[in-house]
Amino acid sequence: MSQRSDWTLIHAHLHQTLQQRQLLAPSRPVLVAVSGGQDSLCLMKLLLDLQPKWKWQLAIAHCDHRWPADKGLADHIEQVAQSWAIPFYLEIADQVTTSEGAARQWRYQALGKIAQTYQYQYVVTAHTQSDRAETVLYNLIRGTGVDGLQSLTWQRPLVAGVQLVRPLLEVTRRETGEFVEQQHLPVWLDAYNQDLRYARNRIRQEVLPYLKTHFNPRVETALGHTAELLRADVEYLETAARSLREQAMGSMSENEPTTTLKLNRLILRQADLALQRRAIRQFLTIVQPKATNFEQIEAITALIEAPNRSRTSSFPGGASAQVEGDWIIWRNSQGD
Ligand SMILES: Nc1ncnc2c1ncn2[C@@H]1O[C@H](COP(=O)(O)OP(=O)(O)OP(=O)(O)O)[C@@H](O)[C@H]1O
Repeated sequence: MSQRSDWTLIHAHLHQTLQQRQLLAPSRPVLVAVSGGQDSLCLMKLLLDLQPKWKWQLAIAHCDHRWPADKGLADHIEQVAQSWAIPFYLEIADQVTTSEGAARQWRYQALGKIAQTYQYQYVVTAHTQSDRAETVLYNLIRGTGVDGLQSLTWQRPLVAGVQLVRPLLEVTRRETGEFVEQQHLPVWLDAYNQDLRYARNRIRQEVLPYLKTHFNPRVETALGHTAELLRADVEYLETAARSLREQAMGSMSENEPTTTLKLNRLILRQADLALQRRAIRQFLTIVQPKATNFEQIEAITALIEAPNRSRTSSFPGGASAQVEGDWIIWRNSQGD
C-alpha cells in the first residue's frame, strides 16, 4: 500500500491472517482463482494492495465452464487483469457439465494444471466465512459426518508442489460486498447464485438469514468456529486411525496388489468405534476405486464382531469382505 488512506479494516484483517497463519510466503508467485464474482475480485484487489509489503508475483487464473450464462465472462476478467497489469491464465472446459460437483472437480484440476505449468507455488481462492457456514450446514444435512463439517480449510495440497490457500475464511460476504462497492470493482453478476433450485443457494438465501434473524446474528462466525474446532479433531482422529489401519493390515502397504487385502479383527477390536470406522474407511479408499459410503463402512465394521464366514453383500464391481477366523478378507470379485 502506497497510501495509508487506502488501508481499510479488511486490509488489516487479511494482512494479520496471512502473518499469523503463514499462508503465503513473501516474494513467491501466487495464482489467484478469479470467478468474476465479488469475493474473488475483492481478494484480488486486497492482495494487489498488500503486494508492496509481501512482494508476491501475482497472477489471475480463470476456468471457463462454457456455461451459456458465462458468455463474455472470461474476456471481462482478462480485461480486469490487463487493467491491473498482471498475467492472466485461462482454462476452457472440453466438456460442458451441469453437475456442480463435476464442475468443481474440473476447476480444481484446471487450477492445479495452470499452477504446475507456470510454476506457481500457491493457488488462492476467495472462499469466505459465509461459504464456510453454508458448507457446514449443507454437509450436515447431507450426513457427511465430522469430516464434511470441517471441509473448507485454510490450506491443503492441491497437486504436487502446489498449495491451495483460502485466506478469506474469516471475512464475511457482506464485507466483500461493501469492499467491492467502495472500490468500484467490476463484479460480474452470476445469475446462477439467484437460482433457488440449487440447495446451496437456498441455504444462502433462506436458511442462513432465518438463523441470523431468529437464533444468532453471528451464526456465520459460530459455524466457522465449529469448522475450525472440528478440523483439529479430525486431523487427530485420522492420524490415530491411520496407525490402527496399518497395524490391522499387518505388513501390507498401500502399494501392494489389491486382490486379497485383509484386516486383523483382534487389533481392530481393541480400538473404539470412532477409530474402527475411520480405519475401515481408509482401508476402503485403498482397496476400491469408487467413493466410499456410510453403508459400506458399517457393513465391514459389523464384521469385526461377526461369526466366522460372515460376509458383506457385494460392493460395486462384485467385491466383498468376509470373515475368516481372525481376519476380514477383502475380495475384489467372486472367485479372486
Ligand atoms: N470459474 C472459476 N474460475 C476461477 N476460480 C473460480 C471459479 N469459480 C470459483 N472460483 C474460485 O473458487 C472460489 C469459491 O467459489 P464457489 O463457491 O463458486 O466455488 P465452489 O468450489 O463451488 O465452492 P465450494 O468448494 O465451497 O463448494 C471463488 O471465490 C474463486 O476464488
